[in-house]
Amino acid sequence: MRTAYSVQTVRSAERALMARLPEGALMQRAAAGLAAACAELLGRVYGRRVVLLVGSGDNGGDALYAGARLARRGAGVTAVLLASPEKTHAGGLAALVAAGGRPVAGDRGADAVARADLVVDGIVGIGGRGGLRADAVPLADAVERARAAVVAVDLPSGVEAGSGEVRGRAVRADLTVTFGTHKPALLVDPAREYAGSVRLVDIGLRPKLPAEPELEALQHTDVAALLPRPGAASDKYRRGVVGIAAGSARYPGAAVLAVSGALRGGAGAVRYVGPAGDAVLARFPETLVSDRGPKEAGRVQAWVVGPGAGDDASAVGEVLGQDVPVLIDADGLRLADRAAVRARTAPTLLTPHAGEAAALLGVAREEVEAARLASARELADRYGATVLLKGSTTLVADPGGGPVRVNATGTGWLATAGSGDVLSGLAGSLLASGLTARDAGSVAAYLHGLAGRYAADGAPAGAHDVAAAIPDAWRDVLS
Ligand SMILES: NC(=O)C1=CN([C@@H]2O[C@H](COP(=O)(O)OP(=O)(O)OC[C@H]3O[C@@H](n4cnc5c(N)ncnc54)[C@H](O)[C@@H]3O)[C@@H](O)[C@H]2O)[C@@H](O)CC1
Ligand SMILES: Nc1ncnc2c1ncn2[C@@H]1O[C@H](COP(=O)(O)OP(=O)(O)O)[C@@H](O)[C@H]1O
Ligand SMILES: [K+]
Repeated sequence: MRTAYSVQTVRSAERALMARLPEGALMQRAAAGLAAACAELLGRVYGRRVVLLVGSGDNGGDALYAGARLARRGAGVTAVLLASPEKTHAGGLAALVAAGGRPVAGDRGADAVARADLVVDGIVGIGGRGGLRADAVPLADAVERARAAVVAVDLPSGVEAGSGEVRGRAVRADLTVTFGTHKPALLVDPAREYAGSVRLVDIGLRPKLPAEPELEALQHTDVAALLPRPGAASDKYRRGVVGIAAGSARYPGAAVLAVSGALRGGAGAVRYVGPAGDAVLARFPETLVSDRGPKEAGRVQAWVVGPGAGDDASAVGEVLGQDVPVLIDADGLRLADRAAVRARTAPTLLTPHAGEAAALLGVAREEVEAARLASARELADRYGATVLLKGSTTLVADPGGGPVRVNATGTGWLATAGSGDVLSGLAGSLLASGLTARDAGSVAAYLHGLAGRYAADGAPAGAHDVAAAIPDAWRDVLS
């Protein structure tokens, strides 16, 4: 499991650790890891031009000490100081100068950046608020114009560490070297995109961090442990039956795609109710098709309702009244009565994309995209339901707090019509096989993302290709 902690938690863990260590020891660990990553990126250090962008805090201190290490190995190091030398990290500045590095004032920074092989962004780390300040913006512009590789110290400067929001200008890095633990901004878009690839440097913080993180990102082994596996005593009913109430005369394809995901999600049987039974059977003869409403269709262990449902609210109402886990997607989100969702005692999983989440929250889509973490949490609390917010980084939030799951296995190729229907069927199938809403949502997002990669393999793929690739993703996780 990859985890990320809030700024407040990082700060108190650092205080606890620092109390047991000699002055400056943590910063030396950070700087050593940072310098090693820079050296690796440069290939050869001797004779290379390194430019440090140095803010007045400890983030700048890290950059200066790392710069000193690179200067000792023969790099030409220039430190662009955003503050006066008196307000710059004193120990770091002294170390840099002693190693032969050259400090220059901020207004000379752009020229230095233009000639650099490597830029180290130490403007601001977890101490930042809002986008970059006006005096740092020309440097971010120069970095964008330059051909140099860009390494961010702890975080790309200008992103909101705790939320992943980017409220103004921020530095775009090729690599971010972060210390002690990931910060939420390194896992959640839009900030994640600014970070480039991320390397975590161990500074000994882990034992001081609490058990419960802010964010969790499942890895292969975590998903493998959660995947349902049939045993000798299994039969199709014990494996779970998932009910799909989806599709309409206008959108029969949504039903077919939701079923296609559900058939690959671990349930022992898929029951379909709705007006697209013929289309479903033509494609998937193994489906149990019922011509009755969800109430009379027979027992299921979980329902998926909403994909391609159009304006028919009756199935949504019927499903919400049943005491089994329910996944609500697409049109179902608009049709579901909030009070009815809140009143449920069995788990409910809502799977909106940003536009649907925005409509439910009464804000603009752009606001949800800008504040994904806060939006998922807010929606979970308003509905008293688990929320899976789709997008480039998919988030899964339980109501009442606790760690939010973040999934990054996806690919932009998944942004294709109907791929959300496949996801809802897959997640519903995992719900029916007994996973919690949070596990079903995050495991489904993980497999769906991998399946998207297998299906696309560098070229466009349709939603049905994604569904067909789910078994490859499953095998990959178990291998
Ligand atoms: N506390 C610790 O034990 C450790 C901290 N480390 C480093 O220390 C950093 C935190 O240091 P600080 O608490 O000094 O804070 P930062 O250095 O992250 O930020 C504070 C400085 O940034 C400026 N600033 C704030 N918002 C800004 C904005 N929007 N645009 C431009 N400048 C802005 C402030 O004027 C202040 O000088 C971490 O991110 C990490 O890099 C590491 O050395 C590891 C150990
Ligand atoms: N840029 C992206 N990177 C990764 N995954 C994405 C991206 N854009 C969309 N997706 C994923 O693609 C799927 C699209 O679902 P959705 O928006 O509901 O489409 P539809 O309604 O057509 O089925 C979701 O799983 C979402 O997380
Ligand atoms: K930084």
